[in-house]
Amino acid sequence: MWRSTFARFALPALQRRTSAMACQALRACPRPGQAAGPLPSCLTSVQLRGQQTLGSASLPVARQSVRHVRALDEERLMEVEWEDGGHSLYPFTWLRDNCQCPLCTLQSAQARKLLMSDLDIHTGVDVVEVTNDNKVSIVWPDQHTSVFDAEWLKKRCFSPAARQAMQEELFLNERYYWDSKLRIPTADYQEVLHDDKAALAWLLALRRVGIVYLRGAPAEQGQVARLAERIGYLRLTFYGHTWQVQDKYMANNVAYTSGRLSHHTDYPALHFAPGVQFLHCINQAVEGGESEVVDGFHMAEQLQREDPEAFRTLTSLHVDFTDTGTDYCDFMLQSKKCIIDVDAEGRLARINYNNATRDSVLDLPLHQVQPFYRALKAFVNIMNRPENVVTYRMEPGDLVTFDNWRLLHGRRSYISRPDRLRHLEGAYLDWDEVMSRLRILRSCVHENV
Ligand SMILES: C[N+](C)(C)CCCC(=O)O
Ligand SMILES: O=C(O)CCC(=O)C(=O)O
Ligand SMILES: [Fe+2]
Ligand SMILES: [Zn+2]
Repeated sequence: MWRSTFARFALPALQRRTSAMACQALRACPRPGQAAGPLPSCLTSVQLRGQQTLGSASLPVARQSVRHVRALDEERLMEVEWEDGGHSLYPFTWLRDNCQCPLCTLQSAQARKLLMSDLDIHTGVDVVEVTNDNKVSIVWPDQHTSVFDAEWLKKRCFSPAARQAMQEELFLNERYYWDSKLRIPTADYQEVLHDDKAALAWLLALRRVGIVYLRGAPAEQGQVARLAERIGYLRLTFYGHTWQVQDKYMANNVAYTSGRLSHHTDYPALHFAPGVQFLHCINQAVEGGESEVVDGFHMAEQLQREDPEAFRTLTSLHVDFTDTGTDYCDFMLQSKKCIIDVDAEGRLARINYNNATRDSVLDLPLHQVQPFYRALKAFVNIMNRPENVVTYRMEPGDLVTFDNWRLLHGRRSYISRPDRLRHLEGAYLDWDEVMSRLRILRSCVHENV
């Protein structure tokens, strides 16, 4: 539905209608102070309906007025003094580079027209002043003039605190870690499809908690695709646009059997594994088939604390993954991944682990083989502790959405009957598209403050 031309154009208006309410709801829960903390009580019972209280939708900054500006010519910095007494510094080069005038910016695309070859990275300034409408105006030595909005400048302040706040607003990297006591955030499928407030709360919880359960979907194929269109588009893989999890003859994947699946992330055989996974239950088995999830980042943090050597091993050794077969088309994949990926700042970024597709090719020197197995075993043992595992049983019409870069999921073996064959439909998305929709939904909330 969101793909139709009409719906695309209608979207902003539609979002505006619900946004004031959403904003109120988002205010109800204080912003958490740390990445890895216990779930605040307002999050454990995320009923995205009614008086949902999800935290931190990055509230608009208080309006800021400029008291004074001056050029520090020696340092080639412009100093802004704010009404509240605070100060911000902006390099001349950065200011010239980011001139917002129509010559320097293609306003219809909000993109820079100014070429690097035309940027003088040693520029001085002629005049800096505060305008009557509280903007900052700069006249450059060639008499080109730039005018900067106060709030625009404030958000781009280079102080560590301002930079951190801006990055959190853009990427929402704060996470709530959880264990078996998690009550999985739950929302209504139809509300998420039709109500922007519900959609925003869904995506915020998906980002922070890593898993959101949706109830009330029709128990028929096509729902994961519909939900993906709510965001933008889904991620095609060799298993198809969407894929059917069923016990299949000559299965091309262990997921397509009735066997037990140990905790895994999907598709480590792809170097860029899908960020988000949807699974929709169309039919459940007569016996077994329960789902299990663990918070992979929380597990990795526990491993780092309890067994730093194993953590070092899993964050440094590259393991081969492989996947060969035919589905959407024929495939012969190979990848090399650390089972635990950390980013440049040492923060947990991704878990890559599916024991079924871990290759028999193990590109390690002999003496590292046994330490590798020891480290992996330590990680798996932590994941299997009952206090870390959340178990649930999907019923027809239930749809689970989760962070495939963070959670590991599993399934208990099951027994189907010919008249009641277990059937889930799945789809993948990537975080870029999900975060894009999240930011749009949130910005519409702000427009209506
Ligand atoms: C087959 N499918 C798409 C359900 C799961 C693939 C996950 C994997 O093999 O890593
Ligand atoms: O059958 C299930 O419950 C989960 C299947 C699964 O993990 C998968 O398809 O990747
Ligand atoms: Fe899976
Ligand atoms: Zn300009």
